[in-house]
Amino acid sequence: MAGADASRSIQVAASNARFVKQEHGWEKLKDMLEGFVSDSEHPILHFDSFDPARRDSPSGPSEHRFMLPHPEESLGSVPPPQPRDNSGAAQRQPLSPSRVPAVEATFRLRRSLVKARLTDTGLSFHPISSQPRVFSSFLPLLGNAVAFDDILSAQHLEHTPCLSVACLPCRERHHVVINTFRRSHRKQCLWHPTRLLLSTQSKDTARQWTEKINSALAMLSHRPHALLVILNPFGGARKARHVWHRHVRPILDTAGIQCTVMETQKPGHAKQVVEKLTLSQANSFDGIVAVGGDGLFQECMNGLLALRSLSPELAAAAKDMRLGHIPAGSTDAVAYSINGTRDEETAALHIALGDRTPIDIMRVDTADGASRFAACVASYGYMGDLLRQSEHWRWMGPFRYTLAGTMALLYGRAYQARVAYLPVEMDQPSRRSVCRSQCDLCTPATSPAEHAAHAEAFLRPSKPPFQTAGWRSAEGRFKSIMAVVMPCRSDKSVLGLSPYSHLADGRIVLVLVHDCSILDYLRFLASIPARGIQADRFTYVETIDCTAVSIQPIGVESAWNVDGELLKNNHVTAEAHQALISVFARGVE
Ligand SMILES: Nc1ncnc2c1ncn2[C@@H]1O[C@H](COP(=O)(O)OP(=O)(O)OP(=O)(O)O)[C@@H](O)[C@H]1O
Repeated sequence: MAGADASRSIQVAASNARFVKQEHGWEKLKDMLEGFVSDSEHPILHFDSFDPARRDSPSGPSEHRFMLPHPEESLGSVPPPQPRDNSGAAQRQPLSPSRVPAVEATFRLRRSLVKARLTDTGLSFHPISSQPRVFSSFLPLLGNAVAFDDILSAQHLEHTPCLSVACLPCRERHHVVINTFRRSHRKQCLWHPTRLLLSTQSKDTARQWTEKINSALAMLSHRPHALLVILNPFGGARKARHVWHRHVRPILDTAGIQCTVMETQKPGHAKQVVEKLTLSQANSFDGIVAVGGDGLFQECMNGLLALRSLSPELAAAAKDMRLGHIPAGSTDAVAYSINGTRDEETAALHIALGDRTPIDIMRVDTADGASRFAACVASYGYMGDLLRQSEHWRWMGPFRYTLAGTMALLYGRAYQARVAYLPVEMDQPSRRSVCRSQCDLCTPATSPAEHAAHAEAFLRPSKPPFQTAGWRSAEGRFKSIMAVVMPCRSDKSVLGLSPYSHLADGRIVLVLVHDCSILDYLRFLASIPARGIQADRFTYVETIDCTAVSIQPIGVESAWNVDGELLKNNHVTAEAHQALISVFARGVE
């Protein structure tokens, strides 16, 4: 807007204010101006005094004026930032106060002038002047503090204000841009990247704060610096490239993470790449990120565990590597179960912030000597038939699962099998607890020696049944047998296939669906989307908590569907390995 227009607008506003004051008094004028400040899209005016106590002062209301306080002026004490209450905090080292001395400065943050304080744990903001209403509206989803743990990076930005009425009196040309995230108020666990703009007139202040924040972030040892990103362009609806370039890469770039990206050329390619990493590569990558579906994640995970079995040096290097899952497949149960949402930006933020959550892995051995690792579920019967059929219809995309599932249901086959399992005793509340961030059941209290022994146990084949005491067995005809390791949440079942499975409690939930009519089986399937598998609702469904299982088919065989991959042999022994790998996640908040 031209300068003459702007000055006219200000004159009009001033004469209106005089009119309101004369007609309705100071209280009305105060309300009007507060409303203006909070409603304006680009508010820049700070009304110096709304303090009624000053009304009777000698200088009186006539002294009231629009002004901007100097950024450096001192305005009382500010509470320190609240420490974040999240999983993974155990790995985070609080920064020493001596390394990041507390500093304070005044900034304009959106609609308010705030006093910001930088301490050893993060930033806190405190409204100055009498604008609590305005202040409370500007950070509704962040609170009045941002911990370093929640900040991706900071940048110093210099700009020349435009000549709009809103910007005319603005003298703040320097900004500290804080790249962080906010939680969605509509959907649980959904995060959005966001920026806080702290504006000041002083170049030195902006530069000093940016440097201090970035040097504090550099001290966070859990943050990844280099990642190997493996992208399956043919997974799900073939949107992995778009997801990566549009939603994920910008977040990782903002956090300053170096990404080495490769696209898979064929099935099994991701596993090959990961298990062939050299020692120096394994040492240089902080993690491997799968951009695709669960199948791609399983490949990366199997490759990582294969790498850990090659040599003690590689095992040591690969043990510290975390896996990330950017959902871009058909089901994305891993990303959904570890993050509580299938959103790709949320998954990227967890990676960029260096979150860590251990997860259980199940080793599955077959009678032909082959083995593989599963993070979600191994199923025999209905789900095996479904996958076997859907593999022929891959060209259909995700719809192939619906069609193959309907066909398998209508055929209504049941399979004879001998089932053995090693049960774990659990009290009723634990059996029915939902796994959340910082879950009590998922923190194994083991000594370092026990942990080291446990960490290598996955290299040995799963224990054959009855080798140790406590095994039990059953024989019968089953529509479906499932060994579930994690809740397996998905769009089709928001609570998860197995809502009471945990991420790292070392437990397999064995689900036995005995032979039943097609209608009963349909009832069982229909109940899964709303509630997951609930054994007490059906007489023909049984759930058993165990640490190992062995399934021996008798007669006509179905197929094993292990995390979306078919096995060649159906005589299976499987064992859970507690907290075997870590993923970039915090669990469900
Ligand atoms: N370039 C490729 N061409 C064909 N198949 C591939 C390629 N890269 C990987 N694959 C295979 O595609 C399979 C499925 O991929 P992915 O898991 O990414 O998607 P999806 O199966 O659609 O999703 P979900 O597993 O979540 O249901 C993987 O098991 C992998 O072996």
